[in-house]
Amino acid sequence: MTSRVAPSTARDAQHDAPPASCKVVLAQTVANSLLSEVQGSLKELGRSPLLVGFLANADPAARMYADWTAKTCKENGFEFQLREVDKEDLEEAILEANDDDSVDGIIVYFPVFGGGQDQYLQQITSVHKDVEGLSHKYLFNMYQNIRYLDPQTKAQKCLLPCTPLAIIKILEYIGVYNSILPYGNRLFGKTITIVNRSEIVGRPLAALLANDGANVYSVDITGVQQYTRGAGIKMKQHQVHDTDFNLEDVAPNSDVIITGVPTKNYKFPLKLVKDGAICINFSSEKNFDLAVKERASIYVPAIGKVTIVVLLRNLLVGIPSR
Ligand SMILES: NC(=O)C1=CN([C@@H]2O[C@H](COP(=O)(O)OP(=O)(O)OC[C@H]3O[C@@H](n4cnc5c(N)ncnc54)[C@H](O)[C@@H]3O)[C@@H](O)[C@H]2O)C=CC1
Ligand SMILES: Nc1nc(=O)c2c([nH]1)NC[C@@H]1CN(c3ccc(C(=O)N[C@@H](CCC(=O)O)C(=O)O)cc3)C=[N+]21
Repeated sequence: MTSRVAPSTARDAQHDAPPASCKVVLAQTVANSLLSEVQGSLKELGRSPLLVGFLANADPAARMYADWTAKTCKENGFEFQLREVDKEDLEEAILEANDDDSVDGIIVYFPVFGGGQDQYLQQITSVHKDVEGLSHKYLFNMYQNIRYLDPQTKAQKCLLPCTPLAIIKILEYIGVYNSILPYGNRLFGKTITIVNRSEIVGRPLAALLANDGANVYSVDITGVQQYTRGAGIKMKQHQVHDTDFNLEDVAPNSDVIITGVPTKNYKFPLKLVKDGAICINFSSEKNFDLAVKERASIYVPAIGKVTIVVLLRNLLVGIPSR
């Protein structure tokens, strides 16, 4: 039997080829489809907006992210300035950029001090220059499902937090959002587990997906919460409940599993991945072993490139208010 198979095919089957049916979707593919939209808006604007990034830590993931931001800006007609400052000088530097009319957008790479002090720093960036969508006003409006900064005039759209929005764009791209359902209900029927409940990604993401109709299990080191609009998604916005569930209870029932654990050794237990589930990792660490391809229908190993394009999109969307 084997003698009939061409040598290269036999080798592929043994070593290289993933088990046939898992589709790996790379962030770049999704990023490219969003970039064409961004290019259109940039053309309309008719100038090259300036994004300023503040780096005040030695975190390699932050440095890498800053480098990618620089590269993506350069390739797409945006100006980017990386300002490396001491932690102690960061507050003054942000305030100065807030007042500088030549600066269109500001991003501060975290963590800086960690904890509450970082949340303070996050909030001193002017809401009009916040491109990450993490200003309190934007977060409040997101959790409350308010879409405009001024709901009367509807002149200025609220931004959504970058990384959660990047994940939504990926879910749209791979067809988890069902476009036959009305806007706002397109995740009805989907069960999604998110392993991470940070204030910048996991918690806002759980809220957004539940607002769109999903049944969401939000997992962190303290336990599992459920975010849902209830049976028949009759509620207008999501509610949150603490549960007694463990990861073992919720993951095997999930159509989508999203991981963001910032630990090198952490691997999501593959036996908890439902056959044909969709697996997405946003951590800078590889939270899924490659063998995930033996169970998942779609695997997205990283999302950073999409996040950066969403950042540029947020920069453009925010310009009318400046
Ligand atoms: N691709 C992108 O665009 C972005 C990627 N990241 C990356 O995502 C990762 C997470 O970042 P943050 O949310 O800021 O981190 P964080 O440290 O603020 O939050 C980590 C979360 O994971 C949970 N967690 C940790 N270990 C766990 C375990 N064993 N089981 C269950 N839950 C566990 C924690 O309880 C917490 O909710 C990092 O690797 C970061 O570099 C962050 C922002 C954007
Ligand atoms: N204010 C702020 N916002 C951030 O969003 C932020 C930050 N600070 N500090 C640092 C972390 C880190 N971060 C990552 C970006 C991309 C990947 C990533 O996965 N990038 C590649 C993977 C590269 C590889 O192959 O290893 C990709 O998606 O293609 C990971 C991590 C954003 N961060």
